[in-house]
Amino acid sequence: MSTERAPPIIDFSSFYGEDPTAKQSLIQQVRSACETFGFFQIINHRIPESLQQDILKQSEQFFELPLEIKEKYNKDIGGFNRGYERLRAQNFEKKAEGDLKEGYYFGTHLALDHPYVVQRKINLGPNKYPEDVADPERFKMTADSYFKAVEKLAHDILNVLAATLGLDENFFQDYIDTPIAILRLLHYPPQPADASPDERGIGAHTDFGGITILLQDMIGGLQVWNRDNSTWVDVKPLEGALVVNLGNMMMRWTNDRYVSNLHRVINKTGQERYSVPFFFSGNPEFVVKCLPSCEDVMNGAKYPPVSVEEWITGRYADTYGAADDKKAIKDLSAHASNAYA
Ligand SMILES: O=C(O)CCC(=O)C(=O)O
Ligand SMILES: [Fe+2]
Repeated sequence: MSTERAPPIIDFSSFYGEDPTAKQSLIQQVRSACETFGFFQIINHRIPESLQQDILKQSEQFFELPLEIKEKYNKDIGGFNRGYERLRAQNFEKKAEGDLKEGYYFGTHLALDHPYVVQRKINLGPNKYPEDVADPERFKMTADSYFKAVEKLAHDILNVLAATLGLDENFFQDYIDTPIAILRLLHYPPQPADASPDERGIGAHTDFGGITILLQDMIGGLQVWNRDNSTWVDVKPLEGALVVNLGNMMMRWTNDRYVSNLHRVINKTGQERYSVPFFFSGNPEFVVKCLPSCEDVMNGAKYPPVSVEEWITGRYADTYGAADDKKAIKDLSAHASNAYA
């Protein structure tokens, strides 16, 4: 049983350094975080703070636009899951009203004649960029640079995860090629003082891909479930840090050894909150099959192999994973009456 009260803050600099002892310590810290919270924060990664600030600033400029302008970029227009998602469009906990946030989706940018686009692989296609922001060129450049930087960081984190699982450092080579990956700009308006206790910025859910790397501003409101004492704990904003968490695909891949944990956002601060999650799900044709180091000695693998595309398509069909998460939420409530306090 873990005695940790919050996801750890892990210094990533030793990944880029030459000290093998420090690298081993990093691997150990990441392994332990994956087995307990399935969440950690990293500092001293290679995404410059200036780029983090720029993407948050551009995001703010987009969301300030009038609704009818934002709707021009609605992700229901043109396909590929790119563009604007209006306020309350998602409803993870199936409350009376949807989640109090709006978003803008980018992904791996592929031309219309790319074979994966021709084959209609889920979420793969061209990006959509707004023309109505103050500086559209700058907006596009910032979104593209951040996407590239966070994708590279995902590769580095997967490299460390391979080490935590006793796998070859190139294990994820085919997985990371031409990946299904989504970058979301998110805006959470403050919830009014007299808001219903049911109000959520984003209701409790688990992410369904491989890994998520989240940039959050300094406002706060993100919480993760502590499975040991059945309470919600804050994932406190830390300047320059990025939050990393594992998705359902990684939990399945590791035969449930690593945790894909419930989390939610409630913005009671009275201020606008912005965050930028990046969801890395991997190459659509890659087959996710129980890792050799995770097979149970007696019972082998719990789950049959599944391709990334099948998995992601299935999770979307469960309405953003709501079916499984509903059950997890019910289990949580049975453990703790204050689960949603
Ligand atoms: O905005 C956040 O802090 C969390 C967002 C999140 O969990 C998600 O988009 O899946
Ligand atoms: Fe999430």
